[in-house]
Amino acid sequence: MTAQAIQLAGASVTFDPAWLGENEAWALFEALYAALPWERHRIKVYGRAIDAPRLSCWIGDAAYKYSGTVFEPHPWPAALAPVRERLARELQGDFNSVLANLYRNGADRLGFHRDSEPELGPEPLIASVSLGATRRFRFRARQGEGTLGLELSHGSLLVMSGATQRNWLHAVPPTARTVGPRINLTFRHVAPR
Ligand SMILES: O=C(O)CCC(=O)C(=O)O
Ligand SMILES: [Fe+2]
Repeated sequence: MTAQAIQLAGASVTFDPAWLGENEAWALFEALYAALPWERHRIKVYGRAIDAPRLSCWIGDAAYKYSGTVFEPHPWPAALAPVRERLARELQGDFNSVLANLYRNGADRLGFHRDSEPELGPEPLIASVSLGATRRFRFRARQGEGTLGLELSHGSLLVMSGATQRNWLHAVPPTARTVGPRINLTFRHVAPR
């Protein structure tokens, strides 16, 4: 499969629904599901600390501030090395960090936000790999009315770059459908402090 451009004003987004093959994607899912030290992060929502409604694991070379909390990253698991290398090659990105999220069921979710921490720079390149259950991903314009939904399928790759974070919010809403677990990996470049 090849990546298609997603038409979104003031954004640069591409989507490849089958970036990883079915079997390769399941092997990665299994390895990460079992091996990552999944944690329930405390995040700030409108200034209030709450338990995130999903499990997460921060992997990388440098400490990272996310939703007002500084996370010490976990080391890279072996299973991620080939993915990191392929992304670096295909996207010319120096990905030194990954935020892994585990959505255990349809109730686990991620509210509208931007990946706009200063450490990511003004126009971050973010490569998002999805494994397991398909979940709907939503974009919402920061100003005006625009919205867009994308089904992030098993093995898909969503790439956000350029002005995307400046002009758009994104979210993974909960669903009432019965869905199995989903792992999402967002590869980023975090500038050292
Ligand atoms: O799970 C997803 O597809 C999105 C993850 C995300 O937006 C994030 O980790 O910042
Ligand atoms: Fe995000």
